[in-house]
Amino acid sequence: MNDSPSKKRILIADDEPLYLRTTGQLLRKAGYECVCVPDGKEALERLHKEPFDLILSDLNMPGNLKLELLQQGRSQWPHIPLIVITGVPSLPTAIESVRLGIADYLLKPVKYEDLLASVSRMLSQPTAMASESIPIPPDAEALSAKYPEIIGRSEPMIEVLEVVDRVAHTDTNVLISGESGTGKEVIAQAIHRYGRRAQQSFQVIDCTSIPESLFESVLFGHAKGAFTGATQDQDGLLSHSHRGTAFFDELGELPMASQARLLRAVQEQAFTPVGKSQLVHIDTRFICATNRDLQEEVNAGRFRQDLFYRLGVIHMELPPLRERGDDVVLLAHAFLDKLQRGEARIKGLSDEVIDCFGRYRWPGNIRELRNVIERSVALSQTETVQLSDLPKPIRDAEASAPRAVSVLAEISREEALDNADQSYLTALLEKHKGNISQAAQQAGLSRQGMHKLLSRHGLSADDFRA
Ligand SMILES: Nc1ncnc2c1ncn2[C@@H]1O[C@H](COP(=O)(O)OP(=O)(O)OP(=O)(O)O)[C@@H](O)[C@H]1O
Repeated sequence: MNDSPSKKRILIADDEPLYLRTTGQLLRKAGYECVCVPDGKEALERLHKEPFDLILSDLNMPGNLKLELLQQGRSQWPHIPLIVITGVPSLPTAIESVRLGIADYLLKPVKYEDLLASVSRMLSQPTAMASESIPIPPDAEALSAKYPEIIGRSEPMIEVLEVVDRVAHTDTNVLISGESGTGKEVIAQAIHRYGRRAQQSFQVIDCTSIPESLFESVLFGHAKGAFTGATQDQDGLLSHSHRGTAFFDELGELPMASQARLLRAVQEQAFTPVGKSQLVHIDTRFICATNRDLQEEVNAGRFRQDLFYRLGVIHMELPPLRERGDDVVLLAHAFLDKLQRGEARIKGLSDEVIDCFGRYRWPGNIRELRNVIERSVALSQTETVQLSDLPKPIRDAEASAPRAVSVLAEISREEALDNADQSYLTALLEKHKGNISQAAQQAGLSRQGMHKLLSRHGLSADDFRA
């Protein structure tokens, strides 16, 4: 080991003595000079006195319980990258860390290879200029203007935009959950497009479309002759995401065996193609979407907790359309404009339609609204969309639910759940134009199960076919 002046200096702050000692030893062995301190206060004192190239900080330790080290560290020494290591991940601290421009966010227990990889990545990046310090969050108007493709001014959507704005310029992995059609892919694309990987690829990987037996080959690629039918070397989808973003759609559908393989690739930023022995290294940001409650899947033993934490460093929940207030009207107008391509024969929505849209529960969310507007553009004879231009289930919602909440309170739980199920199935069949296989797939049912459910509700797929 040499103590030459060019050695990079790392300040490590952690209140777990064993962790502090072993991390220091490991990084010294790797050729870094380390200063180890047990709390945030001492870390700040050392920062005032000595130069450092990197800070490695625990979250929950004395002197940082209100993120003092993170905040002061970033504002006073913005040129020193800061890696956060925590045993207790939480959304508010993760978001605050990202907002402060934290370089990386690792979860304990950290594998030493991961730590070394992260440290060497941070130290090889060009030093940030002091002027690149903490970004000032724009206000709601400015946010809407900055992300014009994400339509929505409701409070929950402004909160979503704030998170997008904070995470876009980082490399943090993001998990987006929400019901089907709430715009998870739209949000993922925005995070990519406004980040520093924007010029590189946004690789969509639909977890439902990859058979389990082909997962490795599709994701990591394969060598010629690796298995029957492998007639030539083939790159996998992850290779295409190098320097860019990999977007895993429907992550919750991934079988356990595939989850283990994905975890390795995410942790190590490397994988081995099937039939080859050489590791392929990637520099990829992972954004994932799911319409399942992944925490529940973890509790039920169907989803790996370590993968959930790895991919969900920032976990965003998209609100369903029925909780976005007047956004439904904003979106409807935007779709009217878009779908008429400048012709603008139809100028708006009648008051009855606006009322009805406000009461309907939109089980298919924005995708369903878009379909409804598309249908209205085709059918409407007047300058404003009328109730008669809307599909039956939506009109029925208007007739039967003048005040949904009070009506609900009058009926039994079974009846309420039954009604909700019926609306859902109706919307599903409407969306898939009566195609039972597609509707069953989306609902997570077998064809047979879907048939049974439809006959119990007196619905027939034929009524929805064009
Ligand atoms: N905030 C928004 N502003 C404008 N259009 C939106 C918005 N959110 C979603 N959309 C549109 O709604 C449709 C569905 O969006 P998207 O595919 O992103 O939803 P999703 O949640 O990923 O759906 P799924 O769970 O079925 O994959 C798309 O046509 C998309 O362009």
